[in-house]
Amino acid sequence: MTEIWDRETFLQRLRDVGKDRYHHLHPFHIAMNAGRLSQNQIRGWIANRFYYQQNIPIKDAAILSNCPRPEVRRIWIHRILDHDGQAQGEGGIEAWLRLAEAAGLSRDDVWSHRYLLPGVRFAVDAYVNFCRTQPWPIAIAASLTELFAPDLMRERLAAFEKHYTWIVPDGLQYFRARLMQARRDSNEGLELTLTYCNTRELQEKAVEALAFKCDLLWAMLDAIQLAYGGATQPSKEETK
Ligand SMILES: O=C(O)c1cc(C(=O)O)c2c(n1)C(=O)C(=O)c1cc(C(=O)O)[nH]c1-2
Repeated sequence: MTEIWDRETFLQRLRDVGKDRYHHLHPFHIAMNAGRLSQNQIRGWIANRFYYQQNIPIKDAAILSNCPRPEVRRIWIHRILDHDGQAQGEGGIEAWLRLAEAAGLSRDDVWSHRYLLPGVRFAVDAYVNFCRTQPWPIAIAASLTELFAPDLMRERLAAFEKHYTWIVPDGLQYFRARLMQARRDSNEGLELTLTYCNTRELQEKAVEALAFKCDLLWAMLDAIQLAYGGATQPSKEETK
């Protein structure tokens, strides 16, 4: 039988996945953070990413529905209300809608999926489907891209404040709130993964789940870039 990885080795295997596979390296994000995207390209990204935001609580509900352990569900359940809010006008989905409005889109532009690209739809649906059908510790491991998210979000927030000043600053609240939430969520997700992926087979599946998740985030940006462009050559300044 193949030996189980110790905690440190398992953690390192998970972290290694993000190094060259997380979407912080995607040319569309690099162009975004360098301030090279047009208003139309930023709007296309916001409208498409809404579909991801919309489906996050649905996949979290799928994880809960597959998990027989109250002590795990108790930890996981806040994620649904983080996105849906405790009341009308609160939560992450609402904050994303405000970002859309701050960037000149209407709520209906976003809710109607008018700009939703087939590739983005398929990638997001694949994530929900994965979380519905995989064992819950593996679906939890797929959320660990959030380990890598805070650095990217911090960079994105600074880039938006500096380069995309046409976006009303209040609209950036989603990213501010998410910085804290992503850190807490990834700590919780990591602890659950390290605890419940407790055979070598489950550990390897967890690493594969994280790679799958990186690929689907990457595929979303491929689709967005194909439709909107945005992979212009980096300036001399950036390649220095
Ligand atoms: O903007 C980003 O780059 C980014 C990345 C990720 C991620 O890495 O999965 C999430 C988010 N944002 C995010 O806002 C979010 O709510 C979220 C939930 C999850 C998840 O898998 O449960 N990932 C992410």
